[in-house]
Amino acid sequence: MSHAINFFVSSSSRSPSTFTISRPWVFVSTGSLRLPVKKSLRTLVVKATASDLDESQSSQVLVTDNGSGGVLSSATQEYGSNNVGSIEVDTVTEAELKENGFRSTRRTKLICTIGPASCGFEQLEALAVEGMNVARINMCHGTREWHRMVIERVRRLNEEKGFAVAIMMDTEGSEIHMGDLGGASSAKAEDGEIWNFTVRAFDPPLPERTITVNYDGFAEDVKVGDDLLVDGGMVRFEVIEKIGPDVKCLCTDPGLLLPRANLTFWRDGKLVRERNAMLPTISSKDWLDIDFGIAEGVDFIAVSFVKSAEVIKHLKSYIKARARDGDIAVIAKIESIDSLRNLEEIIQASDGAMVARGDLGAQIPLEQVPSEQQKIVQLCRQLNRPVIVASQLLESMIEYPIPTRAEVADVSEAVRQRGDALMLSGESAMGQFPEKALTVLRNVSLRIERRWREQKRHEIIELPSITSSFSDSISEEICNSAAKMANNLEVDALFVYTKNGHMASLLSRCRPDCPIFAFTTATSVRRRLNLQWGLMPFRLNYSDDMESNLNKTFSLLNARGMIKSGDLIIAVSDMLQSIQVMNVP
Ligand SMILES: Nc1ncnc2c1ncn2[C@@H]1O[C@H](COP(=O)(O)OP(=O)(O)OP(=O)(O)O)[C@@H](O)[C@H]1O
Ligand SMILES: CC(=O)C(=O)O
Ligand SMILES: [K+]
Ligand SMILES: [Mg+2]
Repeated sequence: MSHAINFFVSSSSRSPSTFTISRPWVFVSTGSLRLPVKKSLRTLVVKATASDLDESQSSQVLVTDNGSGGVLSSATQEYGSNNVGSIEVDTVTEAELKENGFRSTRRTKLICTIGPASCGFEQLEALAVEGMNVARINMCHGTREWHRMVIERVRRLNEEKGFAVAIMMDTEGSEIHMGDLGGASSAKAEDGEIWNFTVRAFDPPLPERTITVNYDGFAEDVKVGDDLLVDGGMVRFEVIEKIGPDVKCLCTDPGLLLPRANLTFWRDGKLVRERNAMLPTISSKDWLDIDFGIAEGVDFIAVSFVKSAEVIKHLKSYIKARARDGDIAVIAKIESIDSLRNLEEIIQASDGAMVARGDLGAQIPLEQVPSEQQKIVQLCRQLNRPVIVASQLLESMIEYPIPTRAEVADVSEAVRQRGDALMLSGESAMGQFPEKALTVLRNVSLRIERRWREQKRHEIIELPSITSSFSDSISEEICNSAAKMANNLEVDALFVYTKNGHMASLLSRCRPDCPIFAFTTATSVRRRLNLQWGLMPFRLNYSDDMESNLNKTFSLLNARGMIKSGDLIIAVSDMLQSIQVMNVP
């Protein structure tokens, strides 16, 4: 049985679109409702229709705002219901669907930073099995050859083993940081020691107690008496003397120095933003890395230390002109005071954002980080941009096989905020327990999501309209309504047929109770949708004919045991503006 609500739109500037829907989803008009939309000439006509499962052939009248009707013509029927073709879904999703039924699949997405502890093919496979949706490579570390090897391995894993792990490249950015410690994995700074921070270049090994600094203006910008903080205070020094390019510093808080650790300096309790505030967000080295990312076909580029929306816009147009299919998503990393100042326009300009709590916590008081996180997560949701919560989620698991209770509480809070994705950094890049850390993220996510279902706690939040064009508004309204219906009717899944992924993200934005099966024709769109909350991306060839698409999908999913007869679903698509409610035949 099926029911549908169709939205037919006409305007003086547009000819009515036509399509056919035939058995078993025959729509017989039961009434119509006129909604004036804004103060324009355009009027949305909503026709509520109910199905009639008799053998009659399709017939439908298109109602327009001036009352003139048009008979729908036949759409091309690319796929018959017998033509099952194939559907691509990753092995993890498939197994999850089969084992747990689809209501209990994980909604929160998981990202792992890949480093020496996780770059082996088997290690990557273990992470993929454990639920890694996106692999992140950080261009701060390692060589391009090393990153290329990781990308190749992930792609091979996807091809050979049926995963759909996306790749995110993270730029180095040109904020001040230390060099690579002459190849050492770490160095210990003790209380009272004098270290030399210098902009001079050395061939390894470095002289004892020497730290190279990437920023040429460093020695000029700092003043005697300044505090120099490594990684936001993990190690602290005081500047005691400046000699040409060398800055002598006294260690006042001892600790472990890690390669390329971030450096900030503070004067009278305030972060110093001198000429370093003028450093370009994307350095010349970053541009080369970006060219590398485009050539390798990464799915996301995360931009470090974004200050304004302009840099995001610039990068997006650069990618558009160069990327093969122009579809690398740009993620703005929110990790500086400047990015907080221009938050809304930065998020608006980008395809997603990351709450990069590591560096953010080195620029603003730590106690302010949680509220900024909440604000960013909320804003991204409102503006319909995926958001990642990153850094120190399970920091202690770099060394220990279980997390602290406080870390579990922090992860829980990020899941509760319904951020799209959680990210591991050092835990998976160089920690001792990458897989165990990922398991913790997965279990905590599943646990909280299950509680929502048990308590039938719908996510009710007022989502402002985000669209400027009329046809986008219709998509948005359809998705909002479909998600609400899905909650109220307790359906098993939402199906969305979307070529560019937009309708899928609009549904994800509503954070419905049931999972969202997103069917898309492009592999690259499918991988990108992997970052978004609640979306289960499938790749499927489909036509403009929704009936045949649904038939095809049902038989393919059914054949693989991913749905069963009687399951209740709601389907929407960006080809036919309708909401259909039906049981799987
Ligand atoms: N490709 C790599 N090669 C070697 N070590 C790596 C690599 N990627 C990450 N690491 C290690 O893992 C740690 C955490 O990784 P992460 O990506 O969070 O970097 P980060 O240096 O803290 O900076 P960012 O602010 O860019 O995230 C790093 O400090 C580094 O020691
Ligand atoms: C992820 C990152 O860049 C940070 O937390 O600083
Ligand atoms: K980075
Ligand atoms: Mg950072």
